Amino acid sequence: MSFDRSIKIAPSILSADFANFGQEIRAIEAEGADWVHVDVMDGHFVPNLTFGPAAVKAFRPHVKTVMDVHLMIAPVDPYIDAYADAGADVLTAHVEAGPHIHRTLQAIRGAGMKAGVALNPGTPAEAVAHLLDLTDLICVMTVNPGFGGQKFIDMTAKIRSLREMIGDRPVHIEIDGGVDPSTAPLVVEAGADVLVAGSAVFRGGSVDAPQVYGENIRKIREAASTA
Ligand SMILES: O=C(CO)[C@@H](O)[C@H](O)COP(=O)(O)O
Repeated sequence: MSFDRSIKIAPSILSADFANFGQEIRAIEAEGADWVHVDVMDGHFVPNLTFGPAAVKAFRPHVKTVMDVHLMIAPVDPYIDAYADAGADVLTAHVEAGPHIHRTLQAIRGAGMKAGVALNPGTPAEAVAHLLDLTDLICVMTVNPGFGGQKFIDMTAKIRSLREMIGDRPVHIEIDGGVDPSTAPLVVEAGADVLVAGSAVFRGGSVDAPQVYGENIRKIREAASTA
């Protein structure tokens, strides 16, 4: 997985048909998704439950692009090897999820994955200032994590601070929550390059009408390109 700052659309399969993940993943990739975003929730760090490592491993053969796994779990460290074995390309842990985030990021890289660190809306950019050489991606949450379809919280000032802190390091800024054609230009203009979108991609489509996913992805990409 090489680094580049072009805009990447990463549909969150939290908004896909839960009875049909293989086909859904193949449909979004065929319709222009750059990455596939997988939201892992534990019912403890966030008030919702989704996928364990066995489910993520079952997604892997369907993902031809980048499998971007976002852990909304605590603790993280006991599960890193399981998600490496499941085939995650990027594994992101929350800075709020435990006291030893350096160890977590080192262990993620040590297991052969790109290491991401996520920040809840209430966590300032400075919380990751000391982690910039240990991380490949900073995920800025623009909703409180746990559910798709929530209203975008404006984090553009935080994104700008992060972009300045990152300088010329090869670190992605990913935005997660409430991304759609109206919010995408704001976050891209502030410095984001990876846009996670769940409801704005899957809304109105299905595996029988995958062209709707394509139209939705194109609308987000076009809006982002106006930034
Ligand atoms: O991590 C999360 C929610 O916690 C996200 O990935 C959502 O799945 C994004 O959904 P939309 O806000 O785009 O509907």
